[in-house]
Amino acid sequence: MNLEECLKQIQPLDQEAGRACEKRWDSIAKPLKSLGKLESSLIQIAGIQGTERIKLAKKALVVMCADNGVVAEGVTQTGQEVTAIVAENFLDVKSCAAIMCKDTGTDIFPIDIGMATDTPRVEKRKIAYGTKNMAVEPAMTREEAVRGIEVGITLACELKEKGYHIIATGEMGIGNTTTSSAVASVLMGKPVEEVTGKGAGLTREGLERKIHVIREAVRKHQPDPEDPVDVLAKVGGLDLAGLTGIYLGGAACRMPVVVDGFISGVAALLAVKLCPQAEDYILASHVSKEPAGAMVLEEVGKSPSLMCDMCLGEGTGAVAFFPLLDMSLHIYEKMSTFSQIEIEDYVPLE
Ligand SMILES: O=C(O)c1ccc[n+]([C@@H]2O[C@H](COP(=O)([O-])O)[C@@H](O)[C@H]2O)c1
Ligand SMILES: Cc1cc2nc[nH]c2cc1C
Repeated sequence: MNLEECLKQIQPLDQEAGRACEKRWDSIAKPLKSLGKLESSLIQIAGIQGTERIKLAKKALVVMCADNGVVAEGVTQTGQEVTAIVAENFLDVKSCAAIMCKDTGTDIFPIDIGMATDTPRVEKRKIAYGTKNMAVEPAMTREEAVRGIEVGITLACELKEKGYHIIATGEMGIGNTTTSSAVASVLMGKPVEEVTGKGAGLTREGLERKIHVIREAVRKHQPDPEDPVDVLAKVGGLDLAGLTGIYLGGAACRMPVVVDGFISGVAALLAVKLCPQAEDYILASHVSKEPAGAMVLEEVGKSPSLMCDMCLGEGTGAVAFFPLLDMSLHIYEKMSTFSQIEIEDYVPLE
């Protein structure tokens, strides 16, 4: 499915399934709405899956791995070789997200959508060997940005065909908080310094340099805030493109997609700018400690369930939300109703 076809395929949620799920929650013997977002998340998932008989048994984490040419400007603490090392570690359960996936019964799919080097084992769907340095030239062409989005769309649909019920989004890419801050600044019309943080670690001087580099790149390329693909191509990255595609593809083939941290949140913002209806298929998990983490979620129209001061990426926050969803589903499926335990005088309070 190409981007254009995907955008046309995104439909509203199944309201009837959502209402049936809500009715079941309201019949369960506990104070009304007392499981808060655990209830509303399942109501949303029922609307997405088109049935109140929700399934979450098969879970996937997609980790889009890519390098960013802007790293040459000294905007990161580590070199870009770390991207490939961590990407390989996912497959050996030697990264944080991989360990969390093992714990939660989630299958992990690291994808090389744009790493600067080839690795023997990471699945290759490469659009380019890293993006260009946006301080000098646009990060990529418009065509590459669209192809990157389409990698994500295809992957989301493949996961649906393989029987997965929910997708967590993750990324690995040294320099991707620089691209994410640039995209966030343009799409939200916010000053660069308000949406830029230390990423995976920077000194104060390093942060000042990062802000300067982003400001100059935006000034030089003048991305059009009304055209998300233009913004992605000029000052974004291939991991952002791929994740944007996961959100859009997930929406098109009726899969819930969970946002992770700042970078994943910026990709969600790109997706809803391309198709506002996609918002219905997106679930928040935690809120990143990066300064713009909360801002981006708010702009997407999502409120996080977890506040853990995390800013690790890889999908760690999204996967951390899975056990809560599982617990919620167990209660929803197994818990007695008011009538079953013969409580008849309970007056639900709104
Ligand atoms: O997701 C987040 O909120 C987040 C915040 C800060 C850093 N990260 C991770 O750190 C890397 C990017 O940091 P940096 O400093 O290289 O731009 C990238 O691999 C992300 O997964 C992730
Ligand atoms: C070691 C390391 C692991 C990461 N995981 C996500 N971003 C990362 C950045 C670094 C530097």
